Amino acid sequence: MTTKISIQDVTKTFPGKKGKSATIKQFTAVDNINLDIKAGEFFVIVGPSGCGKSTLLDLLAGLTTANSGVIKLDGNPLSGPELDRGIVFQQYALFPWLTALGNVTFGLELKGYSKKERIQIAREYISLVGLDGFEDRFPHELSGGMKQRIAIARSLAYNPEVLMMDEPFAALDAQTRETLQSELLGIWKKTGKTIVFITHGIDEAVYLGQRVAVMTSSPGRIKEVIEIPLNALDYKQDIRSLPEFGVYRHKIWSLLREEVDKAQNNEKQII
Ligand SMILES: Nc1ncnc2c1ncn2[C@@H]1O[C@H](COP(=O)(O)OP(=O)(O)OP(=O)(O)O)[C@@H](O)[C@H]1O
Repeated sequence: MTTKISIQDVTKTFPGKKGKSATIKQFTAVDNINLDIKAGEFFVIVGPSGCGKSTLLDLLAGLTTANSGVIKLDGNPLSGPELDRGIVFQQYALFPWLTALGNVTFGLELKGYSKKERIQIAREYISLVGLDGFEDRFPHELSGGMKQRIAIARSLAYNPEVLMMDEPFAALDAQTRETLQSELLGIWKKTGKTIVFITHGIDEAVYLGQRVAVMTSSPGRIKEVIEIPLNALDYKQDIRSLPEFGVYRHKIWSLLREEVDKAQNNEKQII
């Protein structure tokens, strides 16, 4: 498989703040990250709260720039946000005044499609996320899971090279989350997109990822990348009940546990 995204020696710092009693020094959010994500791969990033997962995704999206290092997409250094990278956030970020169809067609204009083409593409992706017949509903008429499906359809409609997802199912109830996880695997298999998915959920990481990168507590570094062969199985199967699922789950849990403990100890020292 060819490399789709190459992250080389990437560090991101934020400027210090002046507090009441002291000046807080420059803060390193992610530190010397090196990762190669393959074309068509489902790549998951997990890490303790505040370790820099979203910062890393913002860097990939071009929403912020690294202080050092380089990120390449198909061999070309990133220069900012572009339609070659779609992003889905935890909050649905749909326009409340537009219908589901309007939300998905919005922006396709930038790609130079005619109105007829925009509607045709939007219908295709609304169907892909299983919402045929809901095209004319407004966001307030859709459930949380449906809104997130529309957000996924909107990102995919641009036909991005990479779909980036920042805890997209975190706000959903457990049942809807599991349904959407399995549907996302189906969509990934159908479209062959490269997906970079951020989560706090260990089960979600094991279920979805072909590889799972575990980050250290702040400053975020890549602690280990684990290959998970489970998502090659039929996604309609009950993968979570397989003994191997428990083995990978435990491995990631153990790696994360150490980092959460470290983060809590650091917090105690600051207090
Ligand atoms: N714009 C910013 N200015 C200053 N510090 C920031 C900024 N953005 C993020 N940070 C800090 O960088 C660190 C990493 O934040 P980030 O949101 O990337 O972590 P995270 O792993 O996604 O956290 P969570 O899992 O809680 O969402 C945090 O300590 C955060 O406070």
